[in-house]
Amino acid sequence: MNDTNLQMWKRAVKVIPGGVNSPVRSFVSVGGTPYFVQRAKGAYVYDLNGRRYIDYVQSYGASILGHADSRVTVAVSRAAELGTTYGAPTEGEVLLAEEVVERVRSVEMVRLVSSGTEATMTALRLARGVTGRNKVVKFDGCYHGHSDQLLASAGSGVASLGLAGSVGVSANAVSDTLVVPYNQVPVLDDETACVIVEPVAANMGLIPPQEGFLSGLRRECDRVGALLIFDEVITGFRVAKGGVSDLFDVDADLYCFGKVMGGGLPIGALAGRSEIMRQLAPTGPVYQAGTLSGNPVATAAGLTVLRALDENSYSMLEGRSKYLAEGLEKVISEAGFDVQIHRFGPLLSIFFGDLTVTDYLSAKKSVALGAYPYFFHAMLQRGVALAPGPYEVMFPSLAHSWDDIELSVDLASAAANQAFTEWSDRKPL
Ligand SMILES: Cc1ncc(COP(=O)(O)O)c(C=O)c1O
Ligand SMILES: NCC(=O)CCC(=O)O
Repeated sequence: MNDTNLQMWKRAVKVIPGGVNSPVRSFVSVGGTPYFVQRAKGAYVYDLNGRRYIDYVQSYGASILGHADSRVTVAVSRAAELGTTYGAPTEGEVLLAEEVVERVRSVEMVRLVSSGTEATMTALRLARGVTGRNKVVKFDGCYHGHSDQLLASAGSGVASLGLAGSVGVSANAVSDTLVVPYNQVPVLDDETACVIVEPVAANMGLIPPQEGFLSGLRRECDRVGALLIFDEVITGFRVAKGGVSDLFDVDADLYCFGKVMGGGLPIGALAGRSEIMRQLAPTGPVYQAGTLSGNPVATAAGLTVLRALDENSYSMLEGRSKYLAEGLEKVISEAGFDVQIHRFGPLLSIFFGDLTVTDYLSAKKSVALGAYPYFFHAMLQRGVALAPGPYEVMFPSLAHSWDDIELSVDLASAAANQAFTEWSDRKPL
């Protein structure tokens, strides 16, 4: 068989650990081997065999306009022509920071970095520097990138691979990290530097905050003088123009962004009030740096995306995502599964089983039913790409037309029937 995906996979595993440059891309938790992307446009990716998939991975949320949007590719080419990196400040960095300040109501200053991981890592250092305290509180199943101190009970690939954390992280690195259940407001003490939270959790499937959770965190942080950090690497500029603060009327002290605001190029950002942000070097004593920080090609892409997003974009995404969520829930349950589709705006995820999922413990119980890998493969066979892990969310983009969404639901109907039979028989994957 002339399977170029498989041939590439065989070459990949020889020279790249596990054949992938980020573990979530591997098929370890669903079985089988990955397709290799040759190109992508709009709602679709095309693999090396020339097969087209309706793509709900969308670079794990980095693309909101869809793949290779022409406005973005033009901006990227123009920026690249002028030089790809300088090591000196640029207008693009100022413009992008101004866009973020303008959108997020309690943000006055922005420091650009190159990934979400760098943003959260720096946020913790800054919170410790500002408060003079060490303890960090994170929530079970939330993922904040792969810095040592946050690799405890993390979601995403750490969860899919069934790991508690990571080998290679010293006990000291996580000794100040306290892990508590999502959707419960912890009682803090005056040694707490900060609480970091995904305000809408999207790395243990999609779990929205329950009524009072975010405002409760705000109150508890204020009570003990700790900083509240919203990790909006997934939700930022995706769920609403100004992120979750627009929707819950709760402000954080620091925000972490990434994905959408880089338009598909490497970016991250740390943002907050000036009194806190000024504590970063060179104005303050908290050091942070980066050769490629504020990269001109990434800022050009990010600016183009943010400027392309208006109220209409969010209502379009909402309408299509609602239809998709309701359609998926209907056809998957008609196939025989107990299933709940969780949705928050344009983010959605599939929880099999009838358990109410509100935190990592309940999410794990749903995943343990083992249905997701069957549904994933049945969808992939039909040309619909979901993430190859049960803890990841789906990312419908602005490029997903009504036809794409309707076709996805139709294909999901047949896929769910196949998956139900195979899952009931526990067919080896
Ligand atoms: C909520 C959240 N925070 C942080 C990160 C880390 O971002 P990056 O992969 O860009 O380092 C991710 C995703 O990777 C994420 O989903
Ligand atoms: N929801 C998981 C991610 O966004 C992470 C992507 C990656 O680690 O490649």
